[in-house]
Amino acid sequence: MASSDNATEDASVSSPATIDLRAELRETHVQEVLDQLDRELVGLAPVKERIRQICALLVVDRVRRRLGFVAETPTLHMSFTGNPGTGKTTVALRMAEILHKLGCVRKGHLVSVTRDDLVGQYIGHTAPKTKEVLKRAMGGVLFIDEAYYLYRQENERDYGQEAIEILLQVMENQREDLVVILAGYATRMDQFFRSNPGFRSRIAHHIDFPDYGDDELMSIAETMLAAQHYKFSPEGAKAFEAYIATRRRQPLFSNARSIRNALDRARLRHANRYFAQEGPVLIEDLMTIDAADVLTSRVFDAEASS
Ligand SMILES: Nc1ncnc2c1ncn2[C@@H]1O[C@H](COP(=O)(O)OP(=O)(O)OP(=O)(O)O)[C@@H](O)[C@H]1O
Repeated sequence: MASSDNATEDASVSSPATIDLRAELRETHVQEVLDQLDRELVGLAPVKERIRQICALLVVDRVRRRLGFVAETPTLHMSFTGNPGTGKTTVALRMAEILHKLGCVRKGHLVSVTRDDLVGQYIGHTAPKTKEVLKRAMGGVLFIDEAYYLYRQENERDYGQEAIEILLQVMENQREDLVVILAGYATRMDQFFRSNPGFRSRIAHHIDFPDYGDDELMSIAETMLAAQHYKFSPEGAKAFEAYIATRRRQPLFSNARSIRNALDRARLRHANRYFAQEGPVLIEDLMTIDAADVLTSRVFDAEASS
């Protein structure tokens, strides 16, 4: 009895009774990455909130490990579900940085792959391909886009199965040095996890990326333009709002990616419009995307002819 009292006293003398978690966060510089994520990605409030929650868990884990309360490496593999262009790759890049700053991985780089990078066409080709990718990704994050293509239910002999087995093994045995993020459409990912429970059980965090609303896509467009020192004229902005409403009803719409592509084409038309014009060009005009640069898009032709 007396000796256990002494042990408690000794512990209180040798270790501080409180920990400043905010100071801990500051020390890792993770807050800077979170701020950058906030700046570079418009909207995505639920995703940003989940990332903050994961950071809180990892900071606490880090402290607890230092204090000797946890010994084993936590599982950090994740799944990012959502439609194309909803920011999954961008968030994965920042996540790799965060994991590095928190000491969860050695290097913090991101290796982004699809089935073709992992699975060979012929017998004996898959294992070396998968292992080569894993070697490149070690110390960082392996991002597997449209991960469900690895598994082909209709073909038992599909080489994808070989890649899956190697991945599962590495996700279990080398999780102190590699974090895997599986990404893709939510429904297909669900099916994939149902057919491959080994994957589901190794995933610690699921994050869902919602589609952007029209207003968010407009803000994304303005942010992307501002980053390149362009802006919309008031008519240009109206035209782009119409573009968004039209484009999102058409096939292969991919959220922010479609916006980036549309702006690239608008800049091309803008440049050519001024080239076609005689005489000097106002600097202000060189920075301004007008209705003419947007309304000449083929997206509106399709609408008119349908
Ligand atoms: N919320 C956002 N704010 C600003 N830009 C964004 C946002 N979401 C995505 N983007 C931009 O859109 C493009 C596509 O994003 P990203 O590649 O991260 O999406 P994804 O979900 O991985 O889609 P995909 O699978 O098609 O690559 C990138 O250029 C990214 O910077």
